[in-house]
Amino acid sequence: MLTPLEKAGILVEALPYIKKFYGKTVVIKYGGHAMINSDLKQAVMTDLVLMKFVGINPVVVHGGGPEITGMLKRLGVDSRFVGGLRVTDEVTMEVVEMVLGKINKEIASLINGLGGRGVGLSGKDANLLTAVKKLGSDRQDIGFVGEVKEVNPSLLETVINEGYIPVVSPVGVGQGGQSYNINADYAASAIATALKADKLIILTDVEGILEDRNNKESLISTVKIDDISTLTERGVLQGGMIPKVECCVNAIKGGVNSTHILDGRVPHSILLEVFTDKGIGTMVVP
Ligand SMILES: Nc1ncnc2c1ncn2[C@@H]1O[C@H](COP(=O)(O)OP(=O)(O)O)[C@@H](O)[C@H]1O
Ligand SMILES: CC(=O)N[C@@H](CCC(=O)OP(=O)(O)O)C(=O)O
Repeated sequence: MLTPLEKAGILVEALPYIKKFYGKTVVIKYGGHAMINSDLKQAVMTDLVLMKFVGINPVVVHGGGPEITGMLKRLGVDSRFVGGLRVTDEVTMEVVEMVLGKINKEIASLINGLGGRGVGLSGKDANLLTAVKKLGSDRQDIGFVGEVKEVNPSLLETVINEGYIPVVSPVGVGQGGQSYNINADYAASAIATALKADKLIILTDVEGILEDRNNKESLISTVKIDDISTLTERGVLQGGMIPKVECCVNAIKGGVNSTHILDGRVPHSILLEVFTDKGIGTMVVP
């Protein structure tokens, strides 16, 4: 955790950034692996409340993959993934909705406990995220996994303008009110694009994109979207990092100015990224 003096130092350094980003929207994807420790959760929420206080508009889109897997295990249900997406039958969908709903309200309450005004929503509220069925990587049926069809940002815009910090769970709604389980990275990217956000920040459990996954010092600080295909061809990007980078590229192509993959295990990583010259993770730029 930062000492009060360190925080004050960051605030002084932050002034030009506060001016630069005043009134802008920043979408934060808060991932399951980055939300396990309660001190870290508190630090992330403090950063969001501070951002809102100085006139920048954070929007949280959260995951909860590890918690969903944990609850399914308690119920005796095994989790299966195809290309990083959870195979979602009817019972799994029910559990996904319940677990994400609980996490959603917990995040909103944490924000409220710190003096912010958090409001928890799911993609089903006011058709915020409409979805269609998504097939697996080999075009197989993976159940009620959704692909974002459309984002209807007007509810978000209203609550943002009223001074709230929206917290969105990645459950979409399809035809006939069917719930769909949407990967939170994709939901965050689609929401950032629809809101014409200035930044998309993806918090995860690693320093950023590493040239060599076994060497923390090999962090790639900035990468242009045209250079991503070379990283993929060289096998640098693997597993869960592939959809994250894809989401960054989609958001940039959709008009978001910059996207960042940050280590959610570092206290105040959002503050350090947005409000200082240092920039601690990987920035993906046009
Ligand atoms: N080049 C890379 N640099 C860093 N991490 C990578 C890279 N390629 C693959 N990864 C993996 O991607 C993981 C992050 O994705 P994921 O586990 O899906 O995160 P989250 O749970 O936060 O959504 C890292 O923990 C790491 O194992
Ligand atoms: C379709 C799909 O895989 N959905 C995810 C939704 C939660 C999520 O994305 O959580 P993280 O960001 O913590 O991984 C799941 O069921 O785990």
